[in-house]
Amino acid sequence: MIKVKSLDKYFSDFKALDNVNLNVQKGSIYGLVGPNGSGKTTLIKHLTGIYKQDSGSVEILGKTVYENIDIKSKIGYIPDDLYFFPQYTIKGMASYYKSIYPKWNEDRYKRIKEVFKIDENRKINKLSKGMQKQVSFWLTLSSMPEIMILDEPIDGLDPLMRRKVWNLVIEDVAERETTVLISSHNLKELENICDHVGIMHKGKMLIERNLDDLKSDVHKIQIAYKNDFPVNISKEIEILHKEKRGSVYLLIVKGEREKIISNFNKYNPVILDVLPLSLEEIFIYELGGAGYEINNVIF
Ligand SMILES: Nc1ncnc2c1ncn2[C@@H]1O[C@H](COP(=O)(O)OP(=O)(O)OP(=O)(O)O)[C@@H](O)[C@H]1O
Repeated sequence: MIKVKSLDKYFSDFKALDNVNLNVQKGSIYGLVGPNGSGKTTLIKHLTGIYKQDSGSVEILGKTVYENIDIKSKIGYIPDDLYFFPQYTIKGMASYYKSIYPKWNEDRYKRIKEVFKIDENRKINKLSKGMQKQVSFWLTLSSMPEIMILDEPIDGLDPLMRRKVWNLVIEDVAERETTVLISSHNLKELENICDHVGIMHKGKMLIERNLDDLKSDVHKIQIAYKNDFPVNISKEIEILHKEKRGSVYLLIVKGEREKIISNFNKYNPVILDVLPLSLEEIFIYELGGAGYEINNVIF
């Protein structure tokens, strides 16, 4: 559905995107994550046809996005910095959307109005930041996009609104197999709704994987031995992080769960717990492996 190959983008002589590949399947909810300045918004601006790449390709539904009005009309884009015409009311903006999105759905517009409960005669620029985000979801979902690209979509929304918005997105994916790409720093919420994640770092795509596979590949282990920690074990398994808390070691280990357990068991531990890692923890440790400064990050 969305396919980016070997994408490079320069701003003067600064390389903002470096050989980026991205693949999003139809009906998938894809979380694009990465530290500040890693290139997420720049990549998104290529997916929405705002930027033209210096090299590589950016395709949606098998077609180049840049200067392709037909493809752009299938994309619902909520940018980080929202823009509405000055002086427009919600109703006026809805009429404009209706004129440019051929699949505009009036019933849906009325139904979502009941979710957000904002007077459609109000001027959008006079609404609060969070309310403007709600309006943006309202209009985007009513235009029945095949692809939704959301850059920091829940920024500024209160916790209840965030739930409502996620429910609307999940419902849309379930009903219409919409393809969704979301960039967000809220990894806890992304973890609940995404099936795939791409982690960016310094303009590169560090990892792109199914979230369940990613989670089954990194583990948090609490372990204690009667005697010293068996140092040789690091030759057998990949330890990303190790720290001592009292007599117990906390380790972050990469690899197959069963293989890791059997390796640790060879040295007869008195405690061995294998715990799941959150997306936030995976993010931090994977970036740590890529040279990102993760010292002083305590869990
Ligand atoms: N128009 C531009 N001109 C020059 N440099 C730019 C421009 N847009 C982005 N950059 C640079 O490209 C890099 C990536 O920026 P981008 O906004 O894509 O990051 P991001 O991952 O979205 O960050 P954040 O999480 O902080 O929003 C940054 O170093 C930024 O300064």
